[in-house]
This record gives sequence, C-alpha cells and structure tokens, in this order.
Amino acid sequence: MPEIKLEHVTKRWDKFYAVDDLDLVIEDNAFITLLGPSGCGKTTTLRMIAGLETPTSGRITIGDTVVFDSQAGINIPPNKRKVGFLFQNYALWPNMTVYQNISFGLSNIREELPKVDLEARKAAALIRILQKPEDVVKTIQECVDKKGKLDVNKAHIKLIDRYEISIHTAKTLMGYKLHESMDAGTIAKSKAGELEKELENARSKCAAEGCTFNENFEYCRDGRPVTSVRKLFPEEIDLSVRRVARIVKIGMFMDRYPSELSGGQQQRVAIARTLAPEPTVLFMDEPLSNLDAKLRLEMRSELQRLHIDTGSTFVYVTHDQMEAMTLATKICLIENGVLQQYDAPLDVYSKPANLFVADFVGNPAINFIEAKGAQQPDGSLALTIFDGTRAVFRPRSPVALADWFAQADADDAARKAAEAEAAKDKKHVEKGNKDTLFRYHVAKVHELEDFGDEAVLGDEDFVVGIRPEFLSISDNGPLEGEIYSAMPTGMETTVKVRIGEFLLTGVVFGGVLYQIGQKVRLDFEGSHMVLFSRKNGRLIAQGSLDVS
Ligand SMILES: Nc1ncnc2c1ncn2[C@@H]1O[C@H](COP(=O)(O)OP(=O)(O)OP(=O)(O)O)[C@@H](O)[C@H]1O
Repeated sequence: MPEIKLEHVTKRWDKFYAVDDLDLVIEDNAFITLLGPSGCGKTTTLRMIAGLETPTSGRITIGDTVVFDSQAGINIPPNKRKVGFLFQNYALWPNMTVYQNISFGLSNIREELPKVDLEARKAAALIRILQKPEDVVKTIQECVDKKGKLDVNKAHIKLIDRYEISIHTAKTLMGYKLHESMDAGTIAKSKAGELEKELENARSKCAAEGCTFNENFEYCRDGRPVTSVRKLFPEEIDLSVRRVARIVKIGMFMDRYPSELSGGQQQRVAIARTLAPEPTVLFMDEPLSNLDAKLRLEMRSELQRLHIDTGSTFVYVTHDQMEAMTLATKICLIENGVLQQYDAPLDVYSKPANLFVADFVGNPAINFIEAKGAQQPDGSLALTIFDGTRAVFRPRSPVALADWFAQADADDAARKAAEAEAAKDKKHVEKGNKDTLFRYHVAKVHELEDFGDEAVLGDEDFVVGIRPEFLSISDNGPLEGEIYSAMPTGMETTVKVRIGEFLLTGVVFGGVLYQIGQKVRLDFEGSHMVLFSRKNGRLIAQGSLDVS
C-alpha cells in the first residue's frame, strides 16, 4: 500500500484559507484520523487527497505517483487515483439486492487486466478441496436442520467462506454430492482425477501460446502477466463480492434488499461495496455519524479489524475525539486550516503540542490552572497557583527555560518574516481568517463574563494542564477542597471539586459516593501534568506538580 505525501498544500476560497500550507506524510498501511472542530478543514483535506477538490497550491503524492502539483500542472482525476470513498450518506441502491449493490461497481470496471484461465483456476481449487472430502461433508452437514433438511443456500455460503471460493465453484462442489454418499473418498478421488486431466489440457493450451501459468492461473510470457483491456468475468466479480462479504460478515444477506437490513448491516454493505474494487487507500468522511451510539461503538471495532484484514491505508474524517482516539494509528488535529499536531493518539493525549490540542482531546476535558513563576537553579519551577498557593513543577526531563523561550521567539519571528516575504508576491492573497491564540478556559464557581481582553503576558506566565485522572482525592493531600458535584456512572465517578473560587474536575475509579459540600483533601498524582507558556500557548514540558 502506498504512502501519501502532502507538501505545502493550501486551499483557499478568496481570502478564506480552508487549509493553510499543510505538510503531512501518511505512512503506508496507517489508519489516520483527520480531527478538528466543525469547519476546520478536515473534509477539504480529504477531498484534495482524493482528487474531489483542487488545491490552490502545493503537491500531493500517492505512492510513486504525483497526483497533484500546482506548479507542474498535474491533476490526476479521482477515478485514476485507485482510492475508495465511504461517506456519511452512503445510500445503497434500494432496488438492488445486497449482492447487486456490491457487484455493480465491479461490473463497470474496464481496464488493463491479466489474461486468466478461470476454469483451470477453479479445477485447481477443487483438487485442493477434494484432498479432504470428510471436511466437505462435515461443512455441508452443519447446514442440516433439526428435521434433517439441508439448507442449500446456507451450505453454499459455508463452502464459499470455508474455502474462499466463488458461488459457481461452491455449486460444482455441492453437485458432487459427497454428503449423500457412503464413500465420499472414492468419489473425491475420481473427481480429482478428472480435474487433473482438465488442468493438464489447460496447461498445454497455455504452453501452445508460448506462455506459462503463474499461481493465479494468469498467462505469463517472459515472467510477466499477459494483459488486455477487458471487463471482469462474473467468476472474478463473484470472488471479489464473496471476499468482502466475508470480511464484513454479510454473506447470509446477499439476496436481501437494503430495506430488509438493519442500519448496521446496511453500513456493512456500504463498506463492502467500497472495498470490493480493492482500493489501496480508503477515505471515510464521518461514516458512522448516522448510526446510534451502540452501533457506532460496534462498527468502530469492525473498522479497526477491517484495517488489519485489508492492509489498506485508511484516512478517516471525524470531529469526535473519542472516535479519533480509539481508531487511529495517528491523529492529525487541525484548527482553522492549520495542522496543530500529528501524532499517535496517546501522545496527543499526554503530550499535547499546545493549549488547543490539550483542550480538544480528552473527555472530561483537561483542567487548566494559571500559574506565575520562574525556573530555579535545580531546574524546577517555583509557581504561584490559584489565589496564592505555592507549588513546584518538576519537569520529567530537563528543560532550560530561557533557551526554550529564546527558540520559541526566534521561530515566531522567522514565521512572521516568511509571511512578510510571501506578502510581497503580487499573487499573494492575505489570509482573512487569522490564526489567533487559543483562549483556554479556567473553570470557576462564579464565572465572569469574558470581555476578550488580552493580558500582557511574559515568560513568567504559565498554564498547567491536569487531566482529570491525575487529580487524586486522598486523606493526606496537601490541598483542601469541597465536593461541588459528583456523578457516579458505576464504573467511575466524575467529581467537580471546589478550591476557593476554582473548580477542578476529577475522575475516580468505581462508584464512590460523595456528598455535595463534603470537605476533601486533594493531590496531583504522578508526573503527567503539562506545562504551557501562556504567551504562545505551546507545550514546555510534562512533569509533576507538588503543592507545599
Ligand atoms: N466551496 C466553498 N466555498 C467557500 N468556502 C468553503 C467551500 N467549501 C468549504 N468551505 C469552507 O471551508 C472551511 C472548511 O470546510 P470543511 O468542510 O473542510 O470543514 P470540516 O472540518 O470538514 O467541517 P465539518 O466537521 O463541519 O464537516 C469551512 O469554513 C467551510 O465553510
């Protein structure tokens, strides 16, 4: 499967930059989620890779093929990019059976395909199966009901799934009637003998054309398959339909119409239809959003399995951070058209690149505490939090704060200089949707109206992020608080604790019963607190927060 590369990809409509200078490498066989709030540019990014939207500038490569290059004037159409789509409104054709829905696209394919002897391939498959006639008999007998009646349709499906064969081959196999004979072994031997002869004839015919068969019974000359432009044969279509039906487990519904299926089953048919032409990359735009919560959860795990089974690269758009966290090998988090972080889900969660990422990922949301202070000679930071409480932040790995700020300031200056340089170009269009610093939220009991005033911030202004699971309620905790609200769900309890005017959210494992107003003692546990600069919103370090 190919790697997908985006270089300086921008899409703007007039002054509105939907995607701004995006650089991204989607590794081979990855499951990427494009995540971000509504309107941030996820769908536009997906559509540009797929070829459904033309970027304003930049370059996109899929595998070895440059599919878009604004400077070289390359723009390969979507149907030539070997990609599959699965959208929110996946509408199946209501007047077609499940089988027809899946096979329809395949029957329209007309392209350069190898010359293949399907009869020889079928004979070889049957010879292989007939080596163990007792297994065939057992598989068919599993489809006999309590009254002793054989469900032929079920038996076909069982044989198809068990031996990965087409319906035509399954029917031939059933036609041998091994299950009705007292001596299945002898019949199998004699049938296999006839098939061997057929195979021999096919080989001679192939050799007469100066060719040999490869393992798929494709004609090969000088080691390369002989190809021609043609449509798929019904046998090939059937094998593809059965393969995808097996993957999404809908083999038994092939003759039903969409209206006779549940929402989840319909969804699986839609997935099967997308998978049938074997796309190397599969694009999905919120494909589960029409399903109810339970089904969505079920389908999520199916998609994860599907990713493994197909070995395709998946690119998945969602605004649901839970979905992104649970499905992806890597999350690409976008805000206002700008990439914020591209990392494995747990890294995005525990090492968020900035305040926006920290806030967007995680439910219940991370707690933000404002802090003021400076680095001490031992590397720790002496901070003042809440209304004057003293605390020490100890980074997990050493950080030289003065150097860190110098570097961040230099990066900002370089970016501004690059923007000023770009603005000199006559063709440059100034970005209308400006990137603003994310305004984090500090939870308080009495929240004052936010007038949007920007405080003057310096290198001594910080924000500490504390995930709810690191707030610990323990008898000898150094902080005093009061239970403001408590919501037990059975497995865990979400509590809001009041410290002076401030509110912190914690998650306690188990159904603990707290009284509203109950006094408790608190601590910040472990070394996974995150320290951000208030000035630029960026992550400085992970570490522990000790209150004295
Ligand atoms: N044809 C268009 N003309 C002008 N603006 C557009 C056009 N298409 C999209 N946009 C704007 O580009 C921005 C990004 O849109 P996009 O559909 O990529 O967002 P998204 O992150 O997928 O949002 P959602 O989760 O709501 O689907 C939006 O603000 C949208 O209004």
